[in-house]
Amino acid sequence: MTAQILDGKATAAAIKSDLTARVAALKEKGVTPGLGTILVGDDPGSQKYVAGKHRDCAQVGIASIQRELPGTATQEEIEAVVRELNEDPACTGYIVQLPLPRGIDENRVLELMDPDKDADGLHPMNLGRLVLNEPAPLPCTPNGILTLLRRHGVEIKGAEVVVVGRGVTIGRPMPLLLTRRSENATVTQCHTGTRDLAAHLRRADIIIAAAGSAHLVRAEDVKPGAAVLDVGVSRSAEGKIVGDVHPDVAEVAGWISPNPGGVGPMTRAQLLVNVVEAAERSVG
Ligand SMILES: Nc1nc2c(c(=O)[nH]1)N[C@@H](CN(C=O)c1ccc(C(=O)N[C@@H](CCC(=O)O)C(=O)O)cc1)CN2
Repeated sequence: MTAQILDGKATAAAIKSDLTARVAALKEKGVTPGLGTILVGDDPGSQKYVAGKHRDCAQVGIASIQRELPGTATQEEIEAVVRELNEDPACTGYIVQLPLPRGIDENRVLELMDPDKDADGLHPMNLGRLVLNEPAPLPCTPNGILTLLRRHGVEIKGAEVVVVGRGVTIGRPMPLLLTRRSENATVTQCHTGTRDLAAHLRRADIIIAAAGSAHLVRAEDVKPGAAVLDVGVSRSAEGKIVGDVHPDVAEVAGWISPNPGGVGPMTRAQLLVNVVEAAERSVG
C-alpha cells in the first residue's frame, strides 16, 4: 500500500485564501490585525520559522511587528519587549519564538504576556481555559494537525491515537484537543519513559510523532492503514530535515504527512487563524 498524502502545504494555502477575505473585511471595519514576533538569538531554524510567519502575514494582509534580541539578552531585556508588545495597540497578537536561549526562564516570559494577545495559545491562562473547555486560542501545531486530518477526511472520533512526545508546543496540548467531546479520540501519550513504544504504536489508528528523534517510527510498528503525522525535526549532516517517521512507513500507512510540507505549514496557518479570530472578536 502507498499512503495518501496529508498535504499541509495545499491545506495551508486554502486556509490563507479564506483568511485574506476575512482580513479585508476587518480592514473595512477599521481594524488591521497585527502579528508580533519576539525572536531571541540566532538559531537558523527559529529564524526561518519566524521569517515564514511574516511572509504569511504579508500574503493575507496582516501587519508585521518584528522584535529581535541577541542570544546574550537577559531575562529583563526579553521581558521589557513582552511588556512593550502588551501595550502596543498595533500588535493585536504576538508570539515568543521557542525555545528561548538556555538560562532564560521561558515560563516566566510566557506568563508575562497579555493572555488576550497570546497568538500561540501557550499562555498558562489559555492552556487552563483549554483544560476547562472554555474558549481560548488553540496551540498552533496541535490545532493544525486536527485541521489537516479533518480536511482529508480522516476519522478522529473513536480513534486510538498515540502521541509521541510531551513538549509544551505539541505533546502536552495535543491530547487535550483530541479528547474534547468534539473529537472524542482515545489518546495514549508516549515519551522517553515509555517501556514498549512499538507495542503502543501497533495499536494506533493515528500516530502523532513529535519526539524529535530521527526515524523513531518504523514501518514494522505501524498498523496498516493508520494515519501517521510526522512532526519531528532533526537535521542531517547536510542540514536537511529528518523526521521522526522512517520513509518506509509510507508503504504501510493509509495516510502520511510529508516532512517538510505537512504539519509545518499548518502550524503557520493556524497562527494566522488565531490572529484573525482575535481581531474578529474585538469588533464583535
Ligand atoms: N512560539 C512558538 N515556538 C515554536 C512553535 C510554536 O508553535 N510556537 N513551534 C515550533 C516551530 N514552528 C513554529 O514556530 C514551526 C516549525 C516548522 C515550520 C515550517 O513551516 N516548516 C517547514 C519546513 C521549514 C524548513 O525547511 O526548515 C515545513 O514543515 O514544511 C513552521 C513553524 C517550535 N517553536
